[in-house]
Amino acid sequence: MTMATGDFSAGTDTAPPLAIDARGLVKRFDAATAVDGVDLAIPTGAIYGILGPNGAGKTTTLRMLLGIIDPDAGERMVLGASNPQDVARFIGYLPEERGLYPAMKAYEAIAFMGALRGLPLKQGREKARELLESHGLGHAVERQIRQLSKGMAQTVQLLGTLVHEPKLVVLDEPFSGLDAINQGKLEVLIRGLADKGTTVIFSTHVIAHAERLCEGIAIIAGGKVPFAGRVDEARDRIPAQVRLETRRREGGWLAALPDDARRLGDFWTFALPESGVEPLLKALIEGEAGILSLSIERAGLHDAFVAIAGEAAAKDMVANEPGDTA
Ligand SMILES: Nc1ncnc2c1ncn2[C@@H]1O[C@H](COP(=O)(O)OP(=O)(O)OP(=O)(O)O)[C@@H](O)[C@H]1O
Repeated sequence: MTMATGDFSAGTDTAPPLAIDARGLVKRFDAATAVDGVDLAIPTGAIYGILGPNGAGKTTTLRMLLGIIDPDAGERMVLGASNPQDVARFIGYLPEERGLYPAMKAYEAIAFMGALRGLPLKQGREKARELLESHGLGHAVERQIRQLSKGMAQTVQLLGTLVHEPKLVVLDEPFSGLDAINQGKLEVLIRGLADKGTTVIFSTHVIAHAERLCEGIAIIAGGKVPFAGRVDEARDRIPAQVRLETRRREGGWLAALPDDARRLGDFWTFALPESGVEPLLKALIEGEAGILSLSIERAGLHDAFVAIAGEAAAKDMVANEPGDTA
């Protein structure tokens, strides 16, 4: 299998084919380059996050993957097809701009969206009722969209994205506009899709959603992708921090602490040495430092994002804001 940036199935010959294999995608609008050479390799069945600040190029990238717009340069294979339009009926897409016909009943709206992706209307209506029931909106089946709350309408649109049982679901900022409870429900729904083998790609500027949900992420800033790969790998770009508390404050063991060690109250903190913590532990024990506690804390994805994409890109990102309505 050929490898592209961010292919985190490297080393396994039995890995399923990639759901998305995009190379060198470029999109220009007038003089501005919105997407500037993006490679993405997204395994089948993954939950994959596209993380970036406003204007980074997330939507433009997704729209190229969906075949809504064509790249000026580069290639994309989507579910094995070089033209995404050929596999449109296997794809579900929730655009960033939400909107349904206000006069339609909820179940009709879902069936209509399914029909646009090739699902016969009769089947779509039946499935729509089931979906609404199973997502706690049984009471809203016959209600017009204009009679629903914003959160309910958004759920209806999401169900319309799923009604034809797509193999690939692309969600553009799906958490925006949802309250904390509905954000939690959406996380459960996304996990459920992945459990059934559906590939889910979503864009977000809220890092916590990606950190909780995704196996793989692409960090995008200024139209470029400085990182694509496993969330773990991104976090490992920053050394873990050691936090050490000792009974004795002085002693020869202090010499064993790394140069960057700083005392914060009762604790020492420093980056985990490349040699690991064992040689240090040995020195602390031999020097009778009296270890009271020692913990190793891996960097969070937000810190990794800052290290990879820079402070400027990170300033528009949200570390964790369950009630985010941006
Ligand atoms: N149709 C268009 N015509 C001109 N410029 C565009 C068009 N679509 C996007 N752009 C520009 O391309 C850049 C990337 O936009 P894009 O919508 O892809 O970013 P994004 O990461 O999705 O941001 P946001 O979260 O704010 O939607 C921006 O500078 C935007 O103004």
